[in-house]
Amino acid sequence: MPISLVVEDLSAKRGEDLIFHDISFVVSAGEALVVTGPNGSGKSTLLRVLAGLLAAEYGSVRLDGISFEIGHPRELCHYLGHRNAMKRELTVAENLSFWKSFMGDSDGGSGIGLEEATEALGLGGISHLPFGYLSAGQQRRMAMAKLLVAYRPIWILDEPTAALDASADRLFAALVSRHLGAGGIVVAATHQPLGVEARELRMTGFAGVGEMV
Ligand SMILES: Nc1ncnc2c1ncn2[C@@H]1O[C@H](COP(=O)(O)OP(=O)(O)OP(=O)(O)O)[C@@H](O)[C@H]1O
Repeated sequence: MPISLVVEDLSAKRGEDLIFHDISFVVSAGEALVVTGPNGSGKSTLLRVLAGLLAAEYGSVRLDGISFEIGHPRELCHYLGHRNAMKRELTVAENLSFWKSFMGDSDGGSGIGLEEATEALGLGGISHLPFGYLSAGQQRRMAMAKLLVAYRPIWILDEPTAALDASADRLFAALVSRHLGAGGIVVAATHQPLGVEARELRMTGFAGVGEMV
């Protein structure tokens, strides 16, 4: 049975404030969900709850259709936040190598090699450079290579295409499309189109209920 990410009656707080409440949706294998809404409406908060980085106030996040034991759905998730989670003074290869061995592969797939991953992002040949030497767009591309070096069926992406140029946008859309084609799941907060067919969850903010459109 293909996997599904099932969210039921989810509410979350930041500090003392309830940011959203009663959000429910299902994203199944091969599907993408785009989370939209104005600044401060709770997109990042929702993604952090899905990725297990922030506790929900109420409600639940679970995975259906997996045939092995997991503690929390985060074990099957890649999370790409606003920051790239790379050490500036280490080379690109050292950063990616760290993530590859630290994360390992979850059941059901395997990550690709470092060089292959950087080639896939159109940046072959510069993995010997310190990450901090790269331009903002190159850094974002390299952070995306992390999605490829360790296998996770679920990609949780916060503003993935910020700083990307048009050609990187297309590369990224192709990666997402391939991931979905292989039965993966993508949930992305973005102000720009993802470049693939996706359902939309529009966050309204001020403790509003997210609305599927
Ligand atoms: N650590 C925190 N403590 C208190 N409030 C916070 C914290 N982090 C975020 N918030 C508040 O939670 C609300 C939702 O923030 P969030 O980052 O989820 O919004 P967003 O929709 O992702 O915004 P953007 O489009 O600007 O990235 C905002 O009002 C923000 O000020």
